[in-house]
Amino acid sequence: MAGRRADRPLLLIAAGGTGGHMFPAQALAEAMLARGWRVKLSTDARGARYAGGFPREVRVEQVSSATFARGGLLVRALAPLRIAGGVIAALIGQLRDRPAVVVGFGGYPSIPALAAATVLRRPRMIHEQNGVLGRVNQVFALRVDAVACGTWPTALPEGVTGTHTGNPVRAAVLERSGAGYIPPGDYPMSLLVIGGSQGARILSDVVPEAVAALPETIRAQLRVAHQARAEDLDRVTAAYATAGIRAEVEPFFTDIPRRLSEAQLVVSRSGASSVADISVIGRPSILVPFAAATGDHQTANARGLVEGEAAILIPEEALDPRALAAQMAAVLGHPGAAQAMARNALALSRPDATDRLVELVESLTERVRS
Ligand SMILES: CC(=O)N[C@H]1[C@@H](OP(=O)(O)OP(=O)(O)OC[C@H]2O[C@@H](n3ccc(=O)[nH]c3=O)[C@H](O)[C@@H]2O)O[C@H](CO)[C@@H](O)[C@@H]1O
Repeated sequence: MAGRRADRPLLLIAAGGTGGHMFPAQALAEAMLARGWRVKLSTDARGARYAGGFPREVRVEQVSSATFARGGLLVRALAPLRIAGGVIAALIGQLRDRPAVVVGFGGYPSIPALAAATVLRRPRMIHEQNGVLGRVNQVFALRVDAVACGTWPTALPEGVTGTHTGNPVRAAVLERSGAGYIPPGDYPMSLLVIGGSQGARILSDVVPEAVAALPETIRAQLRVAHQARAEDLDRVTAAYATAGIRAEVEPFFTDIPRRLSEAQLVVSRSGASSVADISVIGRPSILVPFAAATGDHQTANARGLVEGEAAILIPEEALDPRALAAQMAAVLGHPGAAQAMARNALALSRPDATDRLVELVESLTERVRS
């Protein structure tokens, strides 16, 4: 799409706070810029820290917003004022900029832009990464023109129809989509253990002991890569060493796409991006949802892969070394079953999530024109 700057449609993205909201927002921003749109990002000071990852052409606007869910009495009491201030600024901004579409990716910093777009009746949509709507998306689901779902199925309020777009994944993950899977066998095998972006203590408590309890035929061939919190590194490393198991233990693997593609089995939390990465590359997994996640959304995130026989779910309360060892053996001791899980995971993936989001954004402008 050529044209003078002012002729090009403007996409206003509203997203807040954490990587979970900002990474899919960034993927959409990059794709829309490539299609000749202008893009503006509305976020708060916390979100602005992630804005460095966005292309330089994206204008970043910091808004005033607040949550009622955290903070002391005074902070909560002032929340309505902070939100009202943000909404007024957003109304003025949208009257001036006339965005063609406003897209919210969740998080309370997305409130002002979505509220202003609702008042001004601008084309608007939300993207929810998890299988349960976050608090802000819950409020706006009934007030937007489209609800894009990263996870399928997503629990939606009555009367709301969602579109399954999927969650955008990194280019390095996409490059390995469908990379051939080597089923487990009588040769070196890789087990990858990941606990979201922070690492998960419960996996550090249970996985080393579970690996030690595996039948000797499997254990002797196993190489483990285990992401652990910084404070757990030493004890996890020692636990594997004591059991005579070869393991790399790191606080964060920067080469997860490669490690996923080389894994015979993944043991993981079911954060939205982890599930999307596992599915796009197509690997069997054992998922342990974070029980304290809002609305138990990690259980919902795992549902599609579990029902599609691509993953095994172990709730936190049922996770112990014996139970985990039994499930690991069920995959690593049965190449045919492992291969089928890998195939099912890939079949359920949405490697074209960004394209689907782009289509939805453009369909909104067309709907408004016609
Ligand atoms: C604890 C918590 O509330 N987590 C939430 C947070 O996810 P959180 O950011 O913890 O986890 P996600 O699974 O969404 O993303 C983790 C990402 O980090 C990658 N990775 C992981 C380990 C590693 O060593 N290297 C690496 O690159 C994974 O492959 C994945 O791409 O936001 C998500 C999206 O709203 C939610 O679904 C999660 O429930």
